[in-house]
Amino acid sequence: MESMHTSPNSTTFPLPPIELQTIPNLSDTIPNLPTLPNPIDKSPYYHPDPSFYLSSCDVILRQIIFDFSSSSSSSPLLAYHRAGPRRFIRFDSDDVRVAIVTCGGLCPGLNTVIRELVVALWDLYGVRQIFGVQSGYRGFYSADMVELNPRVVDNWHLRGGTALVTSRGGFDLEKIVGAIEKRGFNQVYCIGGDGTMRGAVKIFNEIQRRKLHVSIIGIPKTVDNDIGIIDRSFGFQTAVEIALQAIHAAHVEAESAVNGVGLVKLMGRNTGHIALHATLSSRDVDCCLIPEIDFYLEGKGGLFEFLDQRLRKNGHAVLVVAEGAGQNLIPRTESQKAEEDESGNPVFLDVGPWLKSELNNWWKRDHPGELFTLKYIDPTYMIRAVPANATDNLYCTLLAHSSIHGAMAGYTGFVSGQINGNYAYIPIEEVAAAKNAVDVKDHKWAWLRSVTNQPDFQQA
Ligand SMILES: Nc1ncnc2c1ncn2[C@@H]1O[C@H](COP(=O)(O)OP(=O)(O)O)[C@@H](O)[C@H]1O
Ligand SMILES: O=P(O)(O)OC[C@H]1O[C@](O)(COP(=O)(O)O)[C@@H](O)[C@@H]1O
Ligand SMILES: [Mg+2]
Repeated sequence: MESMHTSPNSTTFPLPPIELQTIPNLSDTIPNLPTLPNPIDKSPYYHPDPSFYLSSCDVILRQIIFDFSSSSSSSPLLAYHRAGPRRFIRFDSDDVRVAIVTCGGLCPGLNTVIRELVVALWDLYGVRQIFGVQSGYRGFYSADMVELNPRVVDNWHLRGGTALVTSRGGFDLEKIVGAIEKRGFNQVYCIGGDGTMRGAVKIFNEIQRRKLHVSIIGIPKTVDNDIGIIDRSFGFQTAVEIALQAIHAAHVEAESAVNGVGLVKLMGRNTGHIALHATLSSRDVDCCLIPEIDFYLEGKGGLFEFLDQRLRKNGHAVLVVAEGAGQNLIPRTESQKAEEDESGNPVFLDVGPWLKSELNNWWKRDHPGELFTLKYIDPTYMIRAVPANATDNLYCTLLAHSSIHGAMAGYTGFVSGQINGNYAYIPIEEVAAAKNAVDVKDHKWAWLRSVTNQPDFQQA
C-alpha cells in the first residue's frame, strides 16, 4: 500500500472502508413509538454535557491491528455501534416491563449482572416493573415470576450462582413468546452462553415476525470464554484466579513426593482458555492439554516420554488438562457416543480419571518398583460457583448498564460486549454464531510452549 509522508516522524496510511454492523431498532418495525428525552438529563448525579450521549455515528472497530504491507488490508473494516446512553429514548419508563432470565451453566458474576440491571433500570430510568424469570427459558411458561427491586437484589453481587436459578433445555419458542406477549414484557434480557444466544435469536425473530413492541437483549455468559467477537466473557478472570489455587495445590503435592505428578482438570469443553490462562499465570505447569490440540501418550514426542524426562530432571511435574482435551483417545461405547445433555450438547467422558489411570499404568509398566505418586485435583465447579472478583464485578456492571441504555433507546436483537476495551452493541445472530477457540498459531500459545517446553504432539 502506498504511504503518504506528512512529517519526518509520521507516516499516514489510508484506512480501508468501514462496514457498520447495524442493530435493529424497534422504530424500524413499530410505527409511532414515542421519542422522549433521556431521564438521565434530570438525574441529580449526572450532569450530561453534549458529549455525554452517544449516537449511532459512534462506532468501535473490531480489528485494531493492521499490517499495512498486506494487500488484504483493503477489505472493509467491521465496526459496531458504541454502547452507552442515547439522548432520546423510545420507551416511556412507566410502560417498561422487564423480564430477566439466566440460562445454561453457572459463571461468576451472574448475580451481579442481574443486580445491576435492576438497580440501573430503577435508578437511571425510573423503571418499576422488573421481573426475574426462574429456572432458565422454561421458567417463562412453567414458573412464577419474581418481582425485583433494588432492595431485593441489594447484596446479590456478593453471592455466587444465580439467584434466579438456571437450567439447560426447556426451550419452547411458542410458549416463551406466548408468555412474553401474555405477561406484557417489552424488554427481555437473556443472560447465557452460546446456546442461550441461539435461543434469543429465535425469540427475536419470532417477536419481529409478530411485530411486537419488545426488545430482546443478550448478555453473553460463558466461563469457558468460548464466545467470539467480544474481548472476554464476564467471570472468566475469576475462574482463572480460582483455577490457580488448584494448580498451586497440585504443585505442592507433586513437589513433596518422590516422582510426584499433580494433575488438574479444568473446565473447557471446546476451548482451552481457562487452562491456557491459568498455565501462563502459574508458571508451575509442565504441560497444558487443551481441546484445540490432539495429544498422544505413547512413543516419541508423546506425553509419557515428556513426563519421564521432567521427572528425571525435576523430580516432579504438574499437568493441566481441559475437560474437552483427549476426547478422541478415551474409549467410548456406542451409547456414550450418542449421549447429549438437555440442551443437546454432546456429553463428554471424564478426561481426568482416565488420564490418571493411564499415567499410573504407564509408570507401573515402564518403571516397575520405582516410587510414583499422582495426585488428581478436579476443581470443576469450584471455579465457577464463586462470586465475581473485583474486575469481573465492574465488568458485569458496565455490561448491564450498556444493555439498558441500548434497550431504552429502542435497540433490539443485540448483545452488549466489550470490543478492544470499549463497550459495543453487536447483532445477536453474529454473537450466537461466533466461536472463540484458542488460536494455537498465535504468540500466546507459542509463549505457553516456551514456558512449559511441552511437546507439540505433531510427530505421531
Ligand atoms: N439452538 C438452540 N435454539 C434454541 N435454544 C437453544 C439452542 N441451544 C440451546 N438453547 C437453549 O439455551 C439454554 C441454555 O443452553 P446451554 O447450551 O445449556 O447453555 P449456554 O447458553 O450456557 O451455552 C437452554 O435452555 C437451551 O434449551
Ligand atoms: O455440569 P454442567 O452444569 O452441565 O456444566 C458443565 C459445562 O459447562 C461449562 O462450564 C460451559 O459453560 P459455559 O456455557 O459457561 O461456557 C463447561 O466447561 C462444562 O462442560
Ligand atoms: Mg454452551
